Amino acid sequence: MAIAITNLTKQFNERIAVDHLTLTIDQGEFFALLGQNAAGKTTTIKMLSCLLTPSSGDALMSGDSIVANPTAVKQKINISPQETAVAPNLSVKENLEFIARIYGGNKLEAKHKAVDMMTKFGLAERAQSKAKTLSGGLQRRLSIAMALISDPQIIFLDEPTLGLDIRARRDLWKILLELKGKITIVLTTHYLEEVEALADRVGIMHSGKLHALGTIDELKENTGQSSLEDIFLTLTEEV
Ligand SMILES: Nc1ncnc2c1ncn2[C@@H]1O[C@H](COP(=O)(O)OP(=O)(O)OP(=O)(O)O)[C@@H](O)[C@H]1O
Repeated sequence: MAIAITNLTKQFNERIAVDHLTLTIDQGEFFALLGQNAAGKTTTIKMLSCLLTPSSGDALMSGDSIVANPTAVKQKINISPQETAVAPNLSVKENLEFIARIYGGNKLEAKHKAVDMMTKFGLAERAQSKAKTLSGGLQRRLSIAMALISDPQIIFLDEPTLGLDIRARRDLWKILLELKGKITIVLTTHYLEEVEALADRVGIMHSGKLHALGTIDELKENTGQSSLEDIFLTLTEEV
């Protein structure tokens, strides 16, 4: 089991953003977390990646607790956050080498890792370009390459294709499909076709709670709906 979440809760003053979330995600699974705006997806990801402390509850990431042992957790995971994490004035190569060095690589190792990532992510031609001069799609690719350069066991992708055009989105899907099965991936997105194309399993959050969980086929069967969009609308209807 890669992720075991138990009663994870985050309260901001009066507002409960994540409400006793319990969920397990398998090793190598591609898991999509869906939900309307303010459902609690980003807050969940921030707690799981130790950027936010839970109000209560816990999660084990490959066996280590985000509450008791965040230092160990941080070595196993990485995140490509919603707000892009690239340093705009560093080149593509420098951004990658910088992160590789932070994770303990020496200069030569960092160089090799950066070259490897640039090749895998189709960024080699832009190695010397400042990150701010890249298109949105390439910046997002760089952000994901930076998250992967530490060889995490688990990666969180918060709306990785937000604002990308159709081609850039499809290009990114190809990269994500190549990662499938090799690493545990937790993705949040508002694009349901992205979920159909990529995810093994889907969790639908609403008001901080998990309203549904399963494969797309299971959700179709359980709700009697034939499209993921109809499933989503049914499960997030205000009661
Ligand atoms: N730092 C904060 N302080 C106060 N409230 C917060 C904070 N961060 C999030 N919230 C609130 O928690 C709730 C859940 O927010 P969250 O960003 O997790 O939702 P989301 O599902 O990721 O939404 P979106 O799809 O819009 O990104 C929202 O009501 C939000 O306003």
